[in-house]
Amino acid sequence: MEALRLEGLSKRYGRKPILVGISLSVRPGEVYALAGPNGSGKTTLIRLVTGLAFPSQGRAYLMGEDVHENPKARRHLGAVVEAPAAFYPYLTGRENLRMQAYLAGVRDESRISEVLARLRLLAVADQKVGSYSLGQRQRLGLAAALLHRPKVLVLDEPTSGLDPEGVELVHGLLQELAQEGVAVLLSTHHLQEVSRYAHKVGILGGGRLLDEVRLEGREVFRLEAEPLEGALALLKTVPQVTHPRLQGRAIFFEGDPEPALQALLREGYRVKALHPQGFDLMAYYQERVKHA
Ligand SMILES: Nc1ncnc2c1ncn2[C@@H]1O[C@H](COP(=O)(O)OP(=O)(O)OP(=O)(O)O)[C@@H](O)[C@H]1O
Repeated sequence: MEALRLEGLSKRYGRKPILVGISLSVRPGEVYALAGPNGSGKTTLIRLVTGLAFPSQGRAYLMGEDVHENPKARRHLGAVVEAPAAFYPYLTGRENLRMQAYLAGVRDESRISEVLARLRLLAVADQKVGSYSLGQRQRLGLAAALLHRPKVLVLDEPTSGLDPEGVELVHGLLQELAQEGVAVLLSTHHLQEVSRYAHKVGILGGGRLLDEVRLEGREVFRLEAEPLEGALALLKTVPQVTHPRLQGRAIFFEGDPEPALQALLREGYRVKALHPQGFDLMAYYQERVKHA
């Protein structure tokens, strides 16, 4: 079963459509990154998923339960939407977590130390949150979201405001949580970093899900051929070739290179280079958003 499923989610503010018919799903153990230019609707989508906002149309399910019809569905959810999350500044980090644990029905005191350790906050755990840096408060927000061992974790730009060490810590943690079976949905502008471990990237543009890119086991081929435009048009007709696209002076495509090469040679194209290459999410994203 999918841990998180969105079916045709739409949101308008007044007459202005912000999101239109967004459908996606995240399975247990999967990391789904939402990317998109400023104002494309990432935060709005995350607020809908967490039940903080109501959709104009469509549904959001957590572990099969409708978030908006059944608020109890949120027991499956850990979320950090506002950054940094709100805490009582005159209480320590540990006291803040203790209070949140109590509200979430977590009675196990050792769980508090556990999440503090996972976010490398033990050294400041007994200091007042008012004295925390922005990055420390942000990490405390994530620690709080993990207290009740959620099955679904939803995070709006979890690494913004963190120093490089904090960024690595959070990415490593999300990867570990996914390996433990948690479904993770996060929004980000840092495609290079999430492409190391995200399973899927959803590209939002103009309120629509323009594309969903599966990153697992993706092999991309780089082709230099002449004439380039004609070669691209030809590759678009080869059934075993997927996602052919122009990047600079080369064509990138996925699928089977053998029939691609045969078709090019048969049609008299001059093939100067053809070799496999790692998938460049950033370049793909830029092309996708440009042509949206
Ligand atoms: N409460 C609101 N009332 C009216 N319009 C809103 C409201 N909240 C968001 N919007 C509009 O919705 C659009 C999407 O905003 P959103 O914050 O979801 O984008 P985003 O992709 O998260 O942007 P960023 O990358 O800058 O964080 C923007 O045009 C914004 O002005």
